[in-house]
Amino acid sequence: MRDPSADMQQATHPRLHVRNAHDAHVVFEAVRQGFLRPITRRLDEKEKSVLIRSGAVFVWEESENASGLKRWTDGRLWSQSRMREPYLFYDEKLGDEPEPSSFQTFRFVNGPTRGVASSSAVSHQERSANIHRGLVKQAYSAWVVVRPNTLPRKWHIVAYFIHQDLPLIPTVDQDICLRSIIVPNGLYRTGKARDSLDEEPTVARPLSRRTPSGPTIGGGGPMTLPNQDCDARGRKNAAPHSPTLLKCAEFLAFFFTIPPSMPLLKSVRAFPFSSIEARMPNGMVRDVFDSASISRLIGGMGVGHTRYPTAGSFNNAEAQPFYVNSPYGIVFAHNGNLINTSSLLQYMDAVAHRHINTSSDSELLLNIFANNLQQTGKFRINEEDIFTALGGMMQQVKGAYACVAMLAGFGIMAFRDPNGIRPVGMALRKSGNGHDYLFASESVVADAGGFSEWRDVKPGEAIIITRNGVSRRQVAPPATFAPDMFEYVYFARPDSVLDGISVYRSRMAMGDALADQVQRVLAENNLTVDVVIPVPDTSRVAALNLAQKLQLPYREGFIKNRYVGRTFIMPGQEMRKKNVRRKLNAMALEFVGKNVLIVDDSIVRGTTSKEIIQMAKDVGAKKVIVASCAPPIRYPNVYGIDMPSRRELVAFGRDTKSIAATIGADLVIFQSLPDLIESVRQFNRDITTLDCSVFTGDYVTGGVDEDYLGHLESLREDNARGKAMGMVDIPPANKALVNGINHQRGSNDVTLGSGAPIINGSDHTVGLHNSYNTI
Ligand SMILES: O=P(O)(O)OC[C@H]1O[C@H](OP(=O)(O)OP(=O)(O)O)[C@H](O)[C@@H]1O
Ligand SMILES: NC(=O)CC[C@H](N)C(=O)O
Repeated sequence: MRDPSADMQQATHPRLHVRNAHDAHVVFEAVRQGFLRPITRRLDEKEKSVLIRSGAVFVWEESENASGLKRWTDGRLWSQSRMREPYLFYDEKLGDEPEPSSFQTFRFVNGPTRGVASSSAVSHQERSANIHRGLVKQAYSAWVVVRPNTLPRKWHIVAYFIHQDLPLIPTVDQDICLRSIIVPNGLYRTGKARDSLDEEPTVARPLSRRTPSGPTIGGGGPMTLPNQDCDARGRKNAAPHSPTLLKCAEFLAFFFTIPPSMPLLKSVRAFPFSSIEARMPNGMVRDVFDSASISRLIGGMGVGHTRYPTAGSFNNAEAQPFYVNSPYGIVFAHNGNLINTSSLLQYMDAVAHRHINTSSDSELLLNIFANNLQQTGKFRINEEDIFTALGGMMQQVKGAYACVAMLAGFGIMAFRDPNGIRPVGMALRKSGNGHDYLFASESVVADAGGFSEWRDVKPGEAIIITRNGVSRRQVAPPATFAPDMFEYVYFARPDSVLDGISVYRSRMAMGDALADQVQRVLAENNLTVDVVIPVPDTSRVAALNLAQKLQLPYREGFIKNRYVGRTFIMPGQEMRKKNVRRKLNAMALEFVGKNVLIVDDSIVRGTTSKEIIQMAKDVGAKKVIVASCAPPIRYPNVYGIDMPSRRELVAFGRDTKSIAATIGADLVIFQSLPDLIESVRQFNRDITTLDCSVFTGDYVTGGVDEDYLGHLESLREDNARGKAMGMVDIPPANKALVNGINHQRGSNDVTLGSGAPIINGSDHTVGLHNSYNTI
């Protein structure tokens, strides 16, 4: 038999004292966020008799549709309304009380009599000649701006109470859920409460003679909830900016100020209202975030990440930020690469008893941190506990990691490995009486978001931002500071300043230094060049300086297709090769009959040089000389740049002559390492070391030996990755890899393998770069 109570509506809140407009807005916001339910159809007689009682609160949307609610009906008889800002009050007619005359006398009081913030209901009580014994109804309405180009909706709140009961009814502050709700400024605009209630046809009948059940009007449906596009201070909501800023960087975390009127959450337990919203599909930032998808990302803090996989697979399950629910709820984004993952996995298994579900080193790193935090055993933690957990983590973990994290209801943080290999910094901007904060992998993000006072996180340092302010701590013992040289050569945006060094200026200096080298080698080889041509985009800055210094014409002989991204970071040699051709077009006029000097920032696998040299020759270049701003790259990068296999490097086991022959150049000229280092260091002498391991084979963290490199190659060279991506046939024997973890790891510490199968419904095509990559 069908349970008749199954379809019964419930009060939006069973017991709540709404004191003022703010309280009403908090309840509206809880409804909007889906934590409380609105009333969507007219109350039937049973609902009226059960639900209308002291403390009950109802939210409903006014609608002209037949299925919606036009006005509020509770079947009771009410006095005329009294306005006690911002609510209208109605006393229930008990049948034995005269209607108060319009010459009513009021009791004047010196101030609120309750030990809580002033309340319209208390004021109503104090201004009435007699304390009303029966039920009192209060009503308020507000317009809700749903989204641009849509009509505002009118939301109503109706609350019932009995004066005697009022002091016992919890307020919004006393409600464990509602007290953490943040109401975006300007989202709710006061409407006239009178409209829909006063028009209600009140039938004069005594309480004891209620009408029998009538037909229910309308079936109703879930209330359409508006989007929030303002943050707590009335600016645009924080989260929608993040995709724009993410286009500039690897990761970011932001923390926007929240009005002091909101209670500070001292506990970091994840209340229902500090729930974490996520959007993490595969693809370009501009494609995966449309306005609809980001409008539900609300709140004052968040973490974003654009993944460039350097460990594990391209599985959707490895998309960042990662989340663990215990302790407290942590969201985590990582740039870099760990090198002792094997022993860390054993530790997770045998000691921490935490399951790592993917082959991502970042998931592992997060769990090490979470486990350390868990060990505090505390119900509430503070900054000290976090510093301790991070300090412990830095002892356990080896490799490169620049990270941002968010603790639900608590704040955001950033930290950097003890060698500071990968970059991360912090910026702020003024906001009312406080500041908004941002952590990002590159300073350009701060510029784009209107933040200033960029400050790099120091190696081994952790910074935590909460509503209490900013706390910093050196959590790891001092180690050699060695930022990755490749950030300056290729990776970072030229308009970023990393560790006090302008990437743009360093690239200019690389061009200057390379000019001297070119002049010398050309003379040695009895060669002259007619024109300098950059390989867009990265090398342009250096090439222009080189041309100016050598007083040679500079021509943009290759035009870049702006819809094809960076080829070097594409996964798979076929994809990279195809896209070089798609990306660059040689203009014959600039090449024909000339000795051209093509300047590139680096030659890694030689994919680009090989293709463009052929293109230059195809359009009639006489001689093609290639100059590289970086020395020959002969060693893998194990710190977060995806060149894990020596065999794939064109300079591995080759001298300059043989490199030239392999890529088809008449001559290749490389920058010397001392010149490259000087090009960067001259802008910040405090940096004594740069990680140049790809040129030298010296790895600043230690722990990288021949065994490690050999194993890394077997896991992550293109062929192995191709298998993981379904691009290469996997021998049946190897298909036994389960759970995203590569069980073939040996006892050596290695970067997590990519031999993982594609799980969790991830794409077999990698949408990381652009739509061309699947063609
Ligand atoms: O020798 P390779 O393995 O080809 O790698 C080096 C090339 O890759 C990069 O270009 P990319 O297309 O990634 O980006 P860019 O537009 O920033 O120069 C880099 O600028 C070199 O041209
Ligand atoms: N740099 C990144 O975007 C992510 C690095 C991390 N090692 C991963 O492969 O997920």
